[in-house]
This record gives sequence, structure tokens and C-alpha cells, in this order.
Amino acid sequence: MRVLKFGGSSVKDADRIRNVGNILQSYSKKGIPFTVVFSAMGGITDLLIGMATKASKGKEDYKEDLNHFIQRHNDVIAELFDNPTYRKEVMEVIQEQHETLENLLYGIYLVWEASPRTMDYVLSFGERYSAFIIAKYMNQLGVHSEYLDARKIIKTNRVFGNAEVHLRLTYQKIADYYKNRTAIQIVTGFISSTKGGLSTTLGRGGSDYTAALLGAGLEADLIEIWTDVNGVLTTDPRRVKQAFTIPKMSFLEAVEMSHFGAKVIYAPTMQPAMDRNIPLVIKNSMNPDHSGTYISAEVNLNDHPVKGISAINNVALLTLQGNGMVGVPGTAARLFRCLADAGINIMLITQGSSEYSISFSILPNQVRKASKVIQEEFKREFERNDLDHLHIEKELSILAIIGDNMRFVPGVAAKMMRSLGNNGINIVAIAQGSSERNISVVINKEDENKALNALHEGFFLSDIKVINLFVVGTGLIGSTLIKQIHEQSQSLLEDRGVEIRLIGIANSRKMLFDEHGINLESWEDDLSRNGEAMDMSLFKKRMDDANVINSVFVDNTATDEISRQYRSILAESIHVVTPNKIATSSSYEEYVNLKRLAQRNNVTFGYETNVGAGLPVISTLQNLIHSGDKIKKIEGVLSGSLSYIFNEFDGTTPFSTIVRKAKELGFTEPDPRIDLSGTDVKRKIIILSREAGMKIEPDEVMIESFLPADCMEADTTEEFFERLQDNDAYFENLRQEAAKDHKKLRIIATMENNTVNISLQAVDQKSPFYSLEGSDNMIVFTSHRYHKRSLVVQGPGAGAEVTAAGVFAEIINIESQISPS
Ligand SMILES: NC(=O)C1=CN([C@@H]2O[C@H](COP(=O)(O)OP(=O)(O)OC[C@H]3O[C@@H](n4cnc5c(N)ncnc54)[C@H](OP(=O)(O)O)[C@@H]3O)[C@@H](O)[C@H]2O)C=CC1
Ligand SMILES: N[C@@H](CC=O)C(=O)O
Repeated sequence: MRVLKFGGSSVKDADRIRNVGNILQSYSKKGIPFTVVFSAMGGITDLLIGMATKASKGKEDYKEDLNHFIQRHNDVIAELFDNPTYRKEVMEVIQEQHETLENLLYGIYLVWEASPRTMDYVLSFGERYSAFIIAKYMNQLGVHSEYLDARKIIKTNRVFGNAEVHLRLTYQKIADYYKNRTAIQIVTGFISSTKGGLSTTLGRGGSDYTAALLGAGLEADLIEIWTDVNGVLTTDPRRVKQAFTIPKMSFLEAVEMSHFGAKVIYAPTMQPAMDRNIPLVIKNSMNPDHSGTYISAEVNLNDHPVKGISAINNVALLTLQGNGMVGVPGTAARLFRCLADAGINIMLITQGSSEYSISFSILPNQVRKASKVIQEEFKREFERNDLDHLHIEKELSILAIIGDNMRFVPGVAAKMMRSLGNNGINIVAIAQGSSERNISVVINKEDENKALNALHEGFFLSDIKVINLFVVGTGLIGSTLIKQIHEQSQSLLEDRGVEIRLIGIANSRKMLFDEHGINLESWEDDLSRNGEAMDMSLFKKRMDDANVINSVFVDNTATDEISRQYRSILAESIHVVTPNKIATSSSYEEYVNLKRLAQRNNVTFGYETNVGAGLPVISTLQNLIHSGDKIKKIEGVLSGSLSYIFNEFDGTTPFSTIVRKAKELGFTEPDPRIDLSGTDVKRKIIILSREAGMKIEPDEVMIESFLPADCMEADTTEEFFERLQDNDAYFENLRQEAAKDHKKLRIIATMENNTVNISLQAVDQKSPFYSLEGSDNMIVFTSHRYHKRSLVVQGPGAGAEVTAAGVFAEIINIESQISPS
């Protein structure tokens, strides 16, 4: 025998009832013996409560609710019953019920009173209507069924609203009633009666309870709870898109999950099933082929240590602390006794072994009462300052990871803390039950979504990791980066299990956000059409508000307006990746602070593309240093644009024309004066020197300027090009002087003996820099280990594709940092 139960959402209208009819018909055809419990149609119980409450206050508009109630049921009957005989039969009975309910409400309206006892009677109409209509409908479908009012078989005490069941009597009545019945019994959920026949109700989750009682009374093989989701999910799917069905769980795991907010099944209702060891299955009436979640006594040691993640939204944490608690027996007993006497439910308790404090969480609406009873109970201790003030924190959430096998697997708690810590989520309190089936943390409510996603990814989605991008700067590098991400996204997902989502994007004019991911094909149009005015502080706020895990801020601008924000962004545990060199080459203090902040917050500060664009220059240097090498000298051609300009400058084309070409090719900075003045090279050699261990400030770099003074006095880029043109002969002269000695012109930066300089040099064939091509950079490291022959990094040092690829690589590498294992 199976007991099936369908909740209100599964029978909320005629279509849904037809769907349930199909499910039951197929069971009947397969010859599976079953009985079915029904809740009231979705929304009906609330409607009944509303109309009775209005009537009890003398408000005549209860009649509107009543009409709505009558209409909803009449409509369903009209839609379901095409057979006139059945329709007539159903309507006659229902019509009578309408009148009874109408009279009952009128009575309440007259006496201005709806006691819990009357209320239970009013509420019984919801389940009685649904079960009766469906029983008749099943007969119309050809499935021999009978309506069973559960008040006949479920007997309770007289605690109206939340009655306690007389189990033995109820089981006996169930067994007796079902004996020798051939028709399928269609039973009202939620309602019951006293021995004397007064209507009672079973409280929250009552229809599930009815099913569990029937299961136990009939010694069923299986209880099927049909709802509108595919079983118990790993976590709330409205918060975590990737939540999925837990195929199997133990009774105790299900109890833990439901205590911590999972609404699929109400824990106490499972008790009869647990007592008699009857498995339950949670299924979706809208997706009957889905196997749902199977809940039984079985604990499978091969199962994942964590089955689900639950959250209780909005709790308060109270902390009682003071020296007067240390070593004093009975303090905790007094605390919890006074709270229990006040009817305050405690959801989580934690006490450090120092015994200096006890923290516990309760619902926020009970804080005032709790505070009052604690002040009274510990009046003397507070007066003598043995206890400090009661500390109250609100706007918190409890998150719990749940699983039977956690106790056998070391490192689960560590992984939980790491997943939260890596995403900058502060933990206010931690508790673990001695069953080790549950580890709970208290966090700020505003972090709840992010925390659920972080934990879900950490424990369940090791195969797919999401990186959420916030990109500022959509010029040459920014737009190339987005293009590359778009082209690569499918294979990244398939080959590396990395999903990159562009959540926010901005240029100097507009910004646009979409927490589900901005379209990587139409982003440009979307940004210009739908974007709002760019405001960096608002951009940061949006980033905070999105509160998504694994957030990466990418700065593709060339301005310090944006790089000034890194500090506060890193402090929020958001990774920063940037080709913009301004921050790392500004004051030494800023450079060190940013690196420390990133380290402290467990996030990446990625600036590999600051030197050599896509070339592995900084990482090579860092590897040398980390492995204990000492850098003696760094010498390099560090500017891609200047390299290109001097490689092309062979006397056939004027200098100024080649500079223009370098800009067109995307080798120069947005403002080419930054390259031609040596500022860009200066920034790069500062960064390399710092990486090599030198505490250098920008004003300590010596630059031998090679530009005529009037060029640098130009106010605009265009004027700069005109002045360069005026000086073409000067540059040609420099070139010819060098060529006379078979030399080539190169801008070379050097760091040696704690001094750093940049100069225009004419180099001969013996120089490693002589034979550079295109936008080549060449960086020569001489170190203790590389002293006979230096270590050389060479390759294109500028250009949109290589630079964007370098930025992209740093973003992808963050995946290893967010790896849960
Ligand atoms: N080119 C190369 O080979 C290399 C470049 N880099 C670095 O890459 C960075 C980007 O260079 P590139 O793409 O050529 O520059 P672009 O001038 O092409 O793009 C700059 C982008 O930044 C935006 N921007 C400027 N100011 C702001 C602001 N205050 N707020 C928001 N957005 C702003 C611009 O907006 P808008 O579109 O509205 O003007 C534009 O989208 C630079 O820091 C550069 O040094 C590093 C290595 C190599
Ligand atoms: N403008 C820069 C680009 C890379 O940083 C250069 O010319 O090297």
C-alpha cells in the first residue's frame, strides 16, 4: 500500500487537478494499491482564515471573500465535470456546503467572535471541498474512488489549531476503516476531530502529517509527498541557480534540512513514518517522471558528506558574557530555563571553552521579551557587574551544511570556512551539533545569497566554477578582452569547467549590470542603449549589492580615477586584474598596501600585463625571487610602441608618421605622449625594480629625455603629432648618427646597484637589443643563479590581442584560487 499526498499547489485549479487525475489513473492502471490525501486548493486556507477573521470583526466584506471562495470551486467543478450526472451530484452536495459555510460565517459576523474551535471548523471546509470534488472526478475518470473525511479516523485532543493526535486510537481507526474497502480512499488532509466529534486541525504541515499517520496506520510501503518542486534540493533554487535535487537522504538529514528552512516537508510530520520505518519520496506533480528525493532510515557511507545547505533568514544573536560566568555552574541552565519559560525558541547555541560568554540565536520579534526575562533572571549579576550588558546583534542569518557523512570526513568545516572566507564573508558565530550532522554559522543577513552560492559551489559544484566579472574600460583592450571571452566561453566551460559571467560593464560614459550575465555579443549596443550614466561610486555600490561570489574587478582604463578604487575593492574581497600600471607604479606605500590587502583578503591582485603586455615578465621575476634567487640587474626594452617605432625607423618613413602608425596599431597608450616621454617605460621599470625587492619611489628614476622640449609642451595629442612632425629632421639626424656606426636606436631601462635609469642608446650588433623586431620587448634578468648567461624574456610587448589575452589568463587563473579543494 502507498499513501500519496498532494499539496495545495498541485490542486490549485482544474488543470492541475486533471494532471493529478492522470497520475492517479496511471497508478490505478498499474495495479498499485494506494490512498490519497489532499490539501485544500492553493490559497483556499488563507481565504477561509481571511473571511472568518473579517466576519469576527463585524466587517461585511467577508462576503466578497466568500463569493470568491464559492466562485473558485464552482468554476473548477464546471471545468472538470463534462459528465452531467457527475456534475449534478457534485453541485448538489457542494451547494449544501456553500450554504452551511455561509450560515457559519454569518453566525461569526453576528457574534463578532471566531474562537480557535470555530476557526478549525471553518478551515475544514477547504480540505473537504477539494477531497470531495477530486473523489468524484476520479470516478468520472473511471477510477473507483470514495471520499473520506479524515475526521472519522484521526482523533485528537481539544487543542484547537494545533491538536495532538491520539496515536493508538487513530492507528486503530485507520486500520478498521480501511479493512475490506475496495475503492480508493480520497482523504482530507490537515483536519481531524476530537473523540466527541469536534473538528480540529493538525497545525503547520498538517496534510503531510495526515499522510504520515495513514502510512503508519496502514503499515504502508511508501509515502509519496507530491509538491511543485523536484524533491528536496541541495539549497534554495531561488538563491542558487545551480541547486539540484538530492536523490536520497536519511530521515535525520531531512529533519535537519527542514529545521533549517527547507520548506519541502515539515519535520515533525515525518515522525510516524520514522517510527515505523516507512520511506518517503518527495515528488513533483508537474514533473512526475522525475524521481524526486527518497527519504529513508538508510545511511549510505558512500554518499557525499554534505547533502544540503539550508538557511534561516533574519535571526538575532544574543550574547551573555562576563567574568561572573566563568566556572559558575548553572548559569547556562538558568539562562535557557528563563527563555523556555517565556516560550522563546532557541535556534542555535554556542559557548567558547573559556566559559566567558554564551551566544544564542532567536527570532528578532522575540528579542525584547528575551532581553526582559534575562535582565530579571540575572538582575543581581548585572548590578554587581559580574555580567556585562546583554549584547544583541540583529539582521543576521543562520546557514547550515547538513549531511550524515560529515562526521567521517575530515576537513568539511575547514572547507566551509574557506569557501566563506575566500568570498569575504564574515562569520559571526559557529556551532556544530554533537551528532556532527550539521555545522551552522551565523553571518550578516546581507551576505546570505553570496554565502549560499559560495558554499554550494564549494561543496557541490567542483566541476563548474563561476567567475563574475565587473569590467571598467571598453576601449581597445577592454573590447578585445570581451571578444576573447566570448569566443572562448564554450570551451572554457567544457574543458575547464569555468563559466565566466559579465555582471557589470562601464566606460567613461555609461554603465550596465545584469546579475545573470550581460550578453557578450550585444554588450556594446546594450551598454549604449540601456546603460545608465557612469558613476564609479555607484558602480562599486552595484558591485557590493550584487554580492556575488568569485567577483573580479577588471580595470582596462588608463586613469587613476579607477585605480584609486582598488584598495576599497580588494578590501571587499573582490579580485582585481588590470593592465593599468598607474597604481603599481605610484608610491611604494600604495604598491605594498595593495599587495598586502589582496593577500589578507585571499584575493588576486593581478597586474602581469603591466610589463610586457601578455609576456610572462612579472611572474618570471616573482618565481626567481620566491625560489630564493637575488636579482643583480634588470635591463630591458620595455616599451612595445617605442620598440616598434625604432624598429621601423630606417630612413624611409618620417619619425612622426611611424609614431602615428604605432598608435593606430594599438601599441601606444591612449595618450602617446605617455610613451614618447618615457613615462610608460618609467612605470614598468619601477614595477620590475619593486618586484626585485627595491623600495623605489617614482622621483628616483633618472630619465634622459630624447624628445625636443617643444614636443612635450603640446596641449593635445594632435598638437603633439604636429610638433613631432616639425622635429622629423631632428630624429632623422639621431638615426643617421647611429647608423654611421652600424648601430640602432633603443630606449633601454636599467636597474642595477639600487639605481634605475632610462636612456636612448645606440646599440651595436653585440647588444641583445640590436635585433628586435615589431613591437618586441626584451627583458634581461641577471641574478645570482643566472649570472653567466642571463635569463631573457622576449616577444611582442604591446597590442590589443596579446594584452587582452594576458588579462584573460589572469582572470582564468583565479579559478585555481576559488577551487574548493
Ligand atoms: N595597448 C597595449 O598594448 C597595452 C595597454 N595596456 C594598458 O591597458 C589600458 C587600456 O588601454 P586601451 O584599451 O588602449 O585604452 P582606451 O583608451 O582604448 O580605453 C580606455 C577605456 O577606459 C575608459 N575610461 C577612461 N576613463 C574612465 C573613467 N574615469 N571611468 C570609466 N571608464 C573610463 C574609456 O571610456 P570611453 O570609451 O568612454 O572613452 C575607454 O573605454 C591602459 O592602462 C594601458 O596602459 C597595458 C599593456 C599593453
Ligand atoms: N604603450 C605600451 C603598451 C603596453 O604597456 C607600450 O608601448 O609598451
